[in-house]
Amino acid sequence: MKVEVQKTALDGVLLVTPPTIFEDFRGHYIETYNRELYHAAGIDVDFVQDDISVSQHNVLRGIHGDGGTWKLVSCLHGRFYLVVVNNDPASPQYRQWTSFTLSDTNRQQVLIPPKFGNGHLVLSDWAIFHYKQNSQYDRASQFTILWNDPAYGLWWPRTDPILSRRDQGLD
Ligand SMILES: Cc1cn([C@H]2C[C@H](O)[C@@H](COP(=O)(O)OP(=O)(O)O[C@H]3O[C@@H](C)C(=O)[C@@H](O)[C@H]3O)O2)c(=O)[nH]c1=O
Repeated sequence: MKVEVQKTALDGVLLVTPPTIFEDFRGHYIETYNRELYHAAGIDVDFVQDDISVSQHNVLRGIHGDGGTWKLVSCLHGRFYLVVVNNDPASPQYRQWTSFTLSDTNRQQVLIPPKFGNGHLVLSDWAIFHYKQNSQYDRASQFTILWNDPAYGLWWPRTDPILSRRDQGLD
């Protein structure tokens, strides 16, 4: 068993295939994290918190991040479009972004380093967004990038997403 790791357009952002993706007449079995195998694949992050958000179709959450948090993102149910943005002014890839479609069919994961923002738009009726992170939640340390901020030029498959006040730039 092995964790497959692929580089992406953004340095440091990795597309990850978990070690076990099993299917039979009962359904599926997926090993979504295994400390030893992920460390062997170079993902030696000390994760301390797991979170899920459950969102309905057309909800767009994000784009959020901070200076110290690694995240390992999975889709537990449904399908969403995930955008990852380099938000490090010192990086040659500052403000570059890439996107992924994560689903309960492809079971892919994305590793997101500190100083990157992430946001996702739900494509299915509803979806469960799951992530592991290596820091405790601290709202005050987070940045927010608006989904339609022209400075980033992000592309989304919908033009009328459901947004929180924060993600509309109101909070
Ligand atoms: C993120 C987070 C929120 N909360 C609380 C705060 C608030 O009362 C409630 C809802 O939080 P928000 O509205 O900020 O949730 P949301 O807008 O979904 O924010 C999240 O966006 C995605 C894209 C991320 O990657 C996360 O890091 C996080 O920033 O949950 C925690 O207790 N712990 C946490 O780690």
